[in-house]
Amino acid sequence: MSKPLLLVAAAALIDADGRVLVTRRPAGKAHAGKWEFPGGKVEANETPEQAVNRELREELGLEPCERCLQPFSFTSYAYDDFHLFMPLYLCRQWDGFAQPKEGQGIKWLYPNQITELDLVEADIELAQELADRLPSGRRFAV
Ligand SMILES: Nc1nc2c([nH]c(=O)n2[C@@H]2O[C@H](COP(=O)(O)OP(=O)(O)OP(=O)(O)O)[C@@H](O)[C@H]2O)c(=O)[nH]1
Repeated sequence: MSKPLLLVAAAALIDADGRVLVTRRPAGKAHAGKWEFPGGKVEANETPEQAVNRELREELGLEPCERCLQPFSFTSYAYDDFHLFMPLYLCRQWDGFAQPKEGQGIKWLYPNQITELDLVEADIELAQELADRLPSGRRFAV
């Protein structure tokens, strides 16, 4: 029997220092305690970009810039109960400071640190791709 296809959209927010925001799924949700990129399910009346921006507002209190979402990669991943299709965007511009609005943990980490986290399964390869394609660590000696 084929599994339902779930369209989710997520973003790697990158700060001026090259760190990326990751969030930890709160208790009570599927994959609780695992780390992922902010985002969520794409609703019937919206584009993936609108979904990312809505989720960034709802989950983190950020006001992103819709045109600033840059396609980076995607995952097409078979979980036991559904098949996930998830584009991952890069975003370097937004208004506000990230605050966990839904009980989730949040961390700003360099891409090579994200690969060390206990990530949701579908994000393991995406995190490796970020580490391979984005600079990691401080760019300037202190
Ligand atoms: N937001 C987000 N979800 C991801 C990522 N990777 C990944 O496998 N997922 C999965 O995509 C599914 C949908 O995410 P979601 O956050 O909107 O859904 P949810 O389970 O919280 O449901 P709900 O918002 O209806 O309560 C979840 O099963 C989640 O584990 C990711 O990087 N970001």
